[in-house]
Amino acid sequence: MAFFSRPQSTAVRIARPNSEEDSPTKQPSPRKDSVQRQCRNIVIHGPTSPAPRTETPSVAALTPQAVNAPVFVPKFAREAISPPPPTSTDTVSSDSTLALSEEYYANENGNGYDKHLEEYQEAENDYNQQLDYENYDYAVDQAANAMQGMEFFDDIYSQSDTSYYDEGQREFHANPYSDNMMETSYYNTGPVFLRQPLNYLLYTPSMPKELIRDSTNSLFVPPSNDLRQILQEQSETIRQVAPMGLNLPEELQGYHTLVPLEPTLPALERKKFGNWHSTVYRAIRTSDGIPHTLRRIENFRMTQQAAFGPIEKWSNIQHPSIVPIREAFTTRSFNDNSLVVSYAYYPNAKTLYDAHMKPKPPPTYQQTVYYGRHQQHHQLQQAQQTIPERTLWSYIIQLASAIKKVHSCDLAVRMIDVTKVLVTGQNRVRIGSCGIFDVLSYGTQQQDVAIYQQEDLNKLGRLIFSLCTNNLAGSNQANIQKSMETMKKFYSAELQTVALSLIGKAPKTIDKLLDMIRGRIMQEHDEALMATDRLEYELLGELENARLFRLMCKFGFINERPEFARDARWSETGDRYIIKLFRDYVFHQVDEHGNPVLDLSHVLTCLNKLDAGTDEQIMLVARDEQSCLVVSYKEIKSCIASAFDDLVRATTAGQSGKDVKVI
Ligand SMILES: Nc1ncnc2c1ncn2[C@@H]1O[C@H](COP(=O)(O)OP(=O)(O)OP(=O)(O)O)[C@@H](O)[C@H]1O
Repeated sequence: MAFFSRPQSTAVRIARPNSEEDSPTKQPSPRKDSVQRQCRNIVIHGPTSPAPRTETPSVAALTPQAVNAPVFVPKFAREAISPPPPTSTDTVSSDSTLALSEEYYANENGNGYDKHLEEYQEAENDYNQQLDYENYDYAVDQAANAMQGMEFFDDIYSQSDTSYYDEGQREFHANPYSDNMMETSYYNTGPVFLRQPLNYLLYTPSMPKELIRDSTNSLFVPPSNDLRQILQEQSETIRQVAPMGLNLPEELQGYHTLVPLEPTLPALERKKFGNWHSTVYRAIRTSDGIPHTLRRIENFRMTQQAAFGPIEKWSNIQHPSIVPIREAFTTRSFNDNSLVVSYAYYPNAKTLYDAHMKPKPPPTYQQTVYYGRHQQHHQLQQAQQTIPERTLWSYIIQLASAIKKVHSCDLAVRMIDVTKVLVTGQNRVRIGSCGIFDVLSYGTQQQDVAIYQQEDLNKLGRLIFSLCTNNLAGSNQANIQKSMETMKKFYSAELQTVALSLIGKAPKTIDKLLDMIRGRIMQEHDEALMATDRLEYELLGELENARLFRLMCKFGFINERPEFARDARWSETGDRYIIKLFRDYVFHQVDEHGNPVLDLSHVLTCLNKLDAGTDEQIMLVARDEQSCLVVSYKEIKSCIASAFDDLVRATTAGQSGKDVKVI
């Protein structure tokens, strides 16, 4: 290993030296010869465990001298390429080295060490470590701490006695993208703890599977693949534009690109919103470029500005189950007097009615044939159309929580209906169109808000009946008997009691309802926390993408620029030559037959190591296979950074001294 752990890069000539070697007329060896020697750009180490780091040397810029370092004797290069078996001299200084070589040895010999002995040693080590901490003497160990760096820092940090650290130290957050990250010594006052950051750019640590609820069972988060598809479909929806010829205004009080969210129906078939016709559009807000939902109330003439008062109250309400209101305005852009209220937009949201109750189109011929053959499957499909009780409880809890919020603001929802509650994600519901009734009825004779609040609870009861019975009029007096029978068949007595108590005449309050369903609320709370864990887990998988993409861009900016073609620094004797070779190493791997190797995991591993600037060294082989360089990722990173900086300085903005932010 000695050869590879040398800090300086070294040019190594692979071919056996002979008298003709330096002849300028020498041609590169034909490919068929390459089986005789090390093939170009193969991985020389394989996965290596990074050596324990005891100090952080500063990044050494690769000098031309280093590139032109002395010629090496070929057989060394060959030996160094495969990891050597441990020798007695390897197994010395630290416990960790010992453990590593023991493990290696165990694997090599096949029979391994006595497991019990190993376990005993581990337990002994743990115990000793614990004793060390208990008898910890800060002053004596300070120097050692600086040497041990990260491990010590983490261990001591997790101890209950935190008096060594002030809050400022705890809250320090380093920028992992900073090029100086590896050099950072965190604290400049008080006791110096050299915290050596993990090379966490190298990997995305995964959460233990046991902590993540089985993805198919998660109440709020669909399985990974579905989630990805759902999000992609949402992006696609946002970018869809309206068909031509709808005669929509091009600009509407700071919104543009209107798209109707419902089909245009003949006047007679249109349902009314109270006494008015209404249409819902998606539109982009010019000031922030974000899509919003605009509900337009047609032919509504507003007589007093004060009618917008309730909108202001509503816009202050923030609740996860209420669609937030942005603003409201009147307009004549539709060639009438319209009231428009702007809400948050949830791509591909469906109303509860559309999601659960809307009659499905009759099966196609193929489906009939298929289901005829698969009768059981067909029955299963029908059974699945009944909303699961767990989902219903979730809806009830989310809506009850929203009602509680609204009532506590001295308002009433007045919009609890299967056609106005939106399903915006898996089992996630939000009440839409809030506040409009308050504007529409402003100035007319109003009932006491307490009466509207009673109505809210009554409407919630009716909504539960509708969903349980798949019938909009499920809670009507005439249907109630039949509805109860249906509910008994599919749902628990608890759910029936809640629904009945809500549609009953006895006075009720939202607090009473919440008391009744307390046990279910606790379950829901746990589900919500699990959903957060799942989403965090999903996020981890995507976290690295942006970083690697930025790195690829940086790479793309500097590689193969025609203006560098005649630049000596990029020539074979220049210090930038390693960037070229590294590009070959990452992307142009060939196997021992000279065939291309397209290995994405190799690319990702290399880029991650490059981004982290590790000390690991690799051998870069020239295209003519006549020479090679041994360099660390740290050196390559520094070289790329400096080439990129030069490029930035050469931009017009850079030349005029402006701050250029590229990546
Ligand atoms: N905030 C929103 N985000 C995304 N889509 C929404 C939003 N509000 C409404 N929609 C969608 O707009 C469409 C029309 O809404 P609307 O309230 O008119 O429903 P509807 O089913 O047509 O009701 P009605 O039968 O009373 O007309 C629905 O498909 C609904 O999903």
